[in-house]
Amino acid sequence: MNSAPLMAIRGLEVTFGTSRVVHGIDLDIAAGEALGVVGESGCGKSVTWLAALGLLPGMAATSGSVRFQGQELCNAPRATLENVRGRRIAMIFQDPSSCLNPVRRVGPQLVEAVTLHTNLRGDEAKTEVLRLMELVGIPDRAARFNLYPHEFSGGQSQRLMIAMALAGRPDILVADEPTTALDATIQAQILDLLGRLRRETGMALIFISHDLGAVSQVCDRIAVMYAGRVVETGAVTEIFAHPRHPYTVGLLNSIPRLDGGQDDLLTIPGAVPDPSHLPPGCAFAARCARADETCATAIPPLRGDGAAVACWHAALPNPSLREAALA
Ligand SMILES: Nc1ncnc2c1ncn2[C@@H]1O[C@H](COP(=O)(O)OP(=O)(O)OP(=O)(O)O)[C@@H](O)[C@H]1O
Repeated sequence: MNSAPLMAIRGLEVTFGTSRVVHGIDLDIAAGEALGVVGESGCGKSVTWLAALGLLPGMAATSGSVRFQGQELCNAPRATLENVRGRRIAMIFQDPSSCLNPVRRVGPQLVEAVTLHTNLRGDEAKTEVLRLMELVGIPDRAARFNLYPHEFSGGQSQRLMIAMALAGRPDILVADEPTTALDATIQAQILDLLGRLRRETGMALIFISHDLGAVSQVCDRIAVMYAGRVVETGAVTEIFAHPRHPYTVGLLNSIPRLDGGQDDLLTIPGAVPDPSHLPPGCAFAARCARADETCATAIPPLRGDGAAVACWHAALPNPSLREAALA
């Protein structure tokens, strides 16, 4: 990355009581890029981004650094976080009801979001809401302005939530499993929409999903997470063509292919370890056919520039790095 990143996460750790669930995440987000964060359930995808935005409950302890446009967000004062959230960085979730009040008409709720995050008021705010409804593909928007959330289908509700997230014209949209609850056709439409919005608005997109296939449709780059760590990062095309971490290979083997050229979908044996009882070495070792003594005893660091991998057996541009890292 040539210019300074829009967001730089360094050494981010999250602990709930005695259980550390995020173990030192380092990630850069460039302006306008789409980064997919993938991994099985429980590997720390959501917690990482909730921590970065200061949205975890008080019992969570967060440390490290999250710099957004040079401003530190990790453990920042509430006023700083409230100024950034919604306005500069917005987040959407799987369930639209988390952001839409079921007993209020949607138009006024969107106007409220626009008023909260911009200087627009009155008719100007309403015009902006109608623009946002058009942007996210809500047909007949003037009539729908006065409907209640339950009068919209699942896919349309998802579009409304995206419109609400765009109210502050954010620099980063964090989308946490936004299509998981939708059927395949609607899922494809929402993925298309996110890709188009990213291109049209120039915002960066963080797309969190357990579905590597969905992520590959909208993202330029992927960060694969396992047991609270990033285990591989790289361009989508590179990761699909040359996955280096055995876990990434497992995730790729479990994606159904449209051409049907795959006889069996392979599942990864075993399960994600309990974060409070991680093994001393590589957390994936117990599920990995290539694991040896080193893997069982030493945690592989994430190595590489741009494309990076945390595996003692992954091919490295310079093999002496393995020796150096083990020394
Ligand atoms: N409020 C909480 N209190 C205690 N532990 C939590 C809390 N929230 C999350 N965790 C734990 O943190 C770990 C990471 O959870 P996280 O939700 O980030 O996983 P994920 O990869 O996003 O999974 P999913 O795809 O299921 O959302 C899990 O072990 C989870 O049980």
